[in-house]
Amino acid sequence: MQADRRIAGMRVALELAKRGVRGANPLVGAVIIDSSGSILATGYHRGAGTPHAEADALTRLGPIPADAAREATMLVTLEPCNHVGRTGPCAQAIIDAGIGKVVYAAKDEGSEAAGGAARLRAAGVNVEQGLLETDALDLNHRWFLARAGKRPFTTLHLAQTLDGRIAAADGTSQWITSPDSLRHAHQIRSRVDAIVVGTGTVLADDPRLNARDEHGRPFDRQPRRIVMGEREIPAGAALAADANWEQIRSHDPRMVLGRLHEAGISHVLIEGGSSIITAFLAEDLVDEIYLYQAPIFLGAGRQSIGDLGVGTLGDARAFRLDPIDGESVQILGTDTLTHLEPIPVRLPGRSTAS
Ligand SMILES: NC(=O)C1=CN([C@@H]2O[C@H](COP(=O)(O)OP(=O)(O)OC[C@H]3O[C@@H](n4cnc5c(N)ncnc54)[C@H](OP(=O)(O)O)[C@@H]3O)[C@@H](O)[C@H]2O)C=CC1
Ligand SMILES: Nc1c(N[C@@H]2O[C@H](COP(=O)(O)O)[C@@H](O)[C@H]2O)[nH]c(=O)[nH]c1=O
Repeated sequence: MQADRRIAGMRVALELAKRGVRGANPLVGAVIIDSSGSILATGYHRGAGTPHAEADALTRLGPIPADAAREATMLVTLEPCNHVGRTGPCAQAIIDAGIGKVVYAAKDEGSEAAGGAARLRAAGVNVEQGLLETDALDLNHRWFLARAGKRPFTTLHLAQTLDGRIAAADGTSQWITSPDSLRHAHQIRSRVDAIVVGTGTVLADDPRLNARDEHGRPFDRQPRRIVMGEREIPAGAALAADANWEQIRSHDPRMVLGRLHEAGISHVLIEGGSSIITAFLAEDLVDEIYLYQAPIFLGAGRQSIGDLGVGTLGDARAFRLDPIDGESVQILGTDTLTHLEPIPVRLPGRSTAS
């Protein structure tokens, strides 16, 4: 088969991967082609707890004759997994389907899911790695970085005015953003494993920090509520309504993320306030941002971001539009939502992801 047919197939897999959402799991796409390079089936991973891309593509392929399966190639953007998590091992599913060849773009090193390629080879499947690897690393560059750092993937929520303020001079901040923005913010809350806020926000707002629908009803899946800081939280605080919360008496974002990782938390939402957001940004511990911008000025009040130690323009914390999870820029009621991710950096021990 011509190499350009495989490259074209892998490009389709990369595009499919972008239909998913990142967080606990990376974005992954898969395409099954026949010996002439025609696409037989496609799949992608839709987010934590849903089938992996390979399993999705195999389901769509359905049963095919054994010789056709042997002639087929699975093109997948990440090494097929080798473990039973919330779904079964993809390497075994590919073996069971009788697929003759697997080409994957990026290795899945250093995770409990690694070893899929070895398992496939041991079962006689022809395996190749590296096709469009740079694109595949770029797609999940922050997810790989988070995993290498043994910490959860982090999403920053920032709901601010046009002049970058998250509360007025008198401390009022509910609500800066529109009901549509709040609805979106609650969807994100329902996606994550934990929400982190500082003691300042708890003492100022007494937030509930649960994930609710537009009628105020809690979703089935609720994040754990984490408060960072030393000050005592009042016994009657709204977020302490049930046991699914914890105070971590630390000012060190890396230590807090390490603790959460050890507790099995894979995706964290940083909600605020200003001091907490600044601390995570200063340490390059923000993997994506949902920036909700309301069309109002306050002229005074709490700035969303404090001192990041940036003295000159060249040292600015640089982000780019994130094409994942819908349009990078959306209108939500009267607000603008911008989805951003950090500019990629070279990953230690890997090919460049930029
Ligand atoms: N518009 C929006 O989306 C949001 C707005 N807000 C608003 O933000 C305001 C609160 O912001 P802010 O006062 O900064 O409060 P924060 O919620 O950021 O909490 C700050 C406190 O957290 C503790 N802390 C833990 N780690 C650190 C660290 N690395 N650096 C500094 N402090 C740390 C300290 O408390 P300790 O002394 O206890 O250790 C500190 O006083 C409120 O007005 C609230 O309404 C808040 C969230 C979202
Ligand atoms: N003010 C503000 C936000 N503030 C965040 O919402 C928290 C209140 O959560 P809850 O009590 O669960 O409704 C508050 O403490 C802060 O973390 N969020 C936004 O999307 N838009 C806004 O304008």
